[in-house]
Amino acid sequence: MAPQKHRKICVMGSRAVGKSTITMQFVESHCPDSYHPTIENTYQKIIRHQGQEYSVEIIDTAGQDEYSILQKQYSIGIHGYILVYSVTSVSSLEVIKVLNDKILSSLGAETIPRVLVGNKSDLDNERNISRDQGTQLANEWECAFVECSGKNNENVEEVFKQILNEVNKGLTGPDPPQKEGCILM
Ligand SMILES: Nc1nc2c(ncn2[C@@H]2O[C@H](COP(=O)(O)OP(=O)(O)OP(=O)(O)O)[C@@H](O)[C@H]2O)c(=O)[nH]1
Repeated sequence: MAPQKHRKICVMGSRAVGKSTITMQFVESHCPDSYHPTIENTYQKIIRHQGQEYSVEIIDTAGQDEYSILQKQYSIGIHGYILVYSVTSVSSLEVIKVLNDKILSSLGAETIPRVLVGNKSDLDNERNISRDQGTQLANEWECAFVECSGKNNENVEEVFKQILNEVNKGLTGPDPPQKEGCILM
């Protein structure tokens, strides 16, 4: 069997869009009992995807706004980003656009593995961002797009499958060996 691959994924977006809910649904198959703003939580899950075993490390970050500074630990050693907005909140999508720019500029890259996620798809009556708007933005960014409901556990697994696919697309050839030790900056 092919050796296990490690993937470090960062979940980002503005406050209360459902980052923790999506992450906990995926890792622990339940959602938080009540809303507690996150400072930072790291989760680990072993999954099989397309015949390969992955050890997925997921960093659930604190809610960001347009003015938040992108912390170094969210730009170094991250394989891919799950960028979450709420389909009910136009401002949460605006934050994602700013965040996307910050990530790309901090990495000095034109592209990086990302999945754009429109969460709270169950709140159809409160929807302010159409599926088409999300699809269009993801096409522009050349990244994957998923709408999901963390609360109802709809399409949550798809978010994580898509980020693994996006990371794999960006990695040609075998993964570099994983070394212990420090990184010189
Ligand atoms: N209706 C609905 N509510 C959701 C969904 N996902 C999360 N929520 C609710 O939205 C609120 C915020 O959810 P969290 O998962 O804590 O959001 P977060 O983005 O991690 O929040 P911060 O830690 O403040 O950044 C909670 O009350 C959740 O129950 C969803 O898919 N549908």
